Amino acid sequence: MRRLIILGSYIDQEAFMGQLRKDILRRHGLASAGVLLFIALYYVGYGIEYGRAPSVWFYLITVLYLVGHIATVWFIYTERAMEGTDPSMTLPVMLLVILYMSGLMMLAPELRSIMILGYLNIMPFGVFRLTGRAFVGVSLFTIVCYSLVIFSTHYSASELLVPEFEVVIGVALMTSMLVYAFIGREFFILRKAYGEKNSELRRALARIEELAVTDELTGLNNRRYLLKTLEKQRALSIRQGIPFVVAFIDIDYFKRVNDEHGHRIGDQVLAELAHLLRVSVREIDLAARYGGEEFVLLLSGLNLEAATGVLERIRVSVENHRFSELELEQRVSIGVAQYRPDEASEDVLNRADRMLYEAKRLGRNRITLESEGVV
Ligand SMILES: Nc1nc2c(ncn2[C@@H]2O[C@H](COP(=O)(O)OP(=O)(O)OP(=O)(O)O)[C@@H](O)[C@H]2O)c(=O)[nH]1
Repeated sequence: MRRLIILGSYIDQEAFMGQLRKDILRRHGLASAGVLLFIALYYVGYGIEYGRAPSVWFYLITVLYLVGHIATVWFIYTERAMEGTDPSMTLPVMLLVILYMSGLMMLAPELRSIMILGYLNIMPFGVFRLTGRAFVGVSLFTIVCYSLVIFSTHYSASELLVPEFEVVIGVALMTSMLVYAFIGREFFILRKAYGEKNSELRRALARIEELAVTDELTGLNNRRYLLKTLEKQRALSIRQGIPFVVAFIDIDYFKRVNDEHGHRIGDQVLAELAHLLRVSVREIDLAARYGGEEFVLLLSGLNLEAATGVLERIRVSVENHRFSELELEQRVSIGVAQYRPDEASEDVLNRADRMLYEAKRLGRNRITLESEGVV
């Protein structure tokens, strides 16, 4: 019988998180670049003698803003933010930028009509992350901050306030914020629907993945999963020197069960044997259906001698078990091989398989271990 070895692929969770972190940090870089532009504008205003000289307050709020933004980036970089509900820290950064822009407008009221664009620039960042409610909240927060700017300007540079003009700007800002809040809410609804579809797909994919590695009749893992696990076990053995043993288990004269009692009873026997195997091994071991009436056990951390004790118990428990409603007696033959450093996974499987044929040849209902002489 020719056996096809298919090794499964692994989803690289670390690479996915790394990419996500990179995307988030890129967006923060963009936001910072926008803020730097307004800081530059402040200096330009001062340079052309239109704005005011950077004061202690200017340096203070700039340092506070930078510390706040660097802290959030550090949170993202160290993946602490990933544990929370807002891994991109969008809301705190938006509030921080709005506060900072408001501060700049208070310190240089002459530049207010340009700085106000900072409010508008930051809003699109929320489209990707904020809930509809948070978006409305940010819009209201912006309007309150701008009102404080006007209030402060009234005391610091009232000559710059032209009531009719302020009303027009105020209405334009409010309208823009309302539009953003509306768009943000629409995006949130879309993202929610998309997220739900995504979770549905992920659940379906997990189910498909489970089915792809599960044997339908016995509920044990199938050959595909066994081969994947064998590869991992092999890596552990090579890197950490953990030994492991492979055992092929085959029901003796199983064809007779089918011939004499039909396939339904044959299926019941297979399912009951699978259950016996599953409960006989530890969590770190694996019981899999290799195909037909052949099963494979991967016994981790054991050498041939220790594995023989486990397998002998299994052989005896099969002997003592009465299978199906017909209370049939069954026997199994077992071929065992221990993994040798640096050999391929197929090699240890093939050697255990050869030992199984040896057990059959020697009269069945027995365990055959590989020994230097036999292999
Ligand atoms: N009921 C049932 N039978 C199966 C299934 N898969 C394989 N078989 C049967 O298992 C039997 C295997 O028979 P053989 O390979 O001749 O081996 P055997 O009769 O067990 O004899 P030895 O292995 O030499 O002791 C065949 O009759 C297959 O039809 C299954 O899923 N359900």
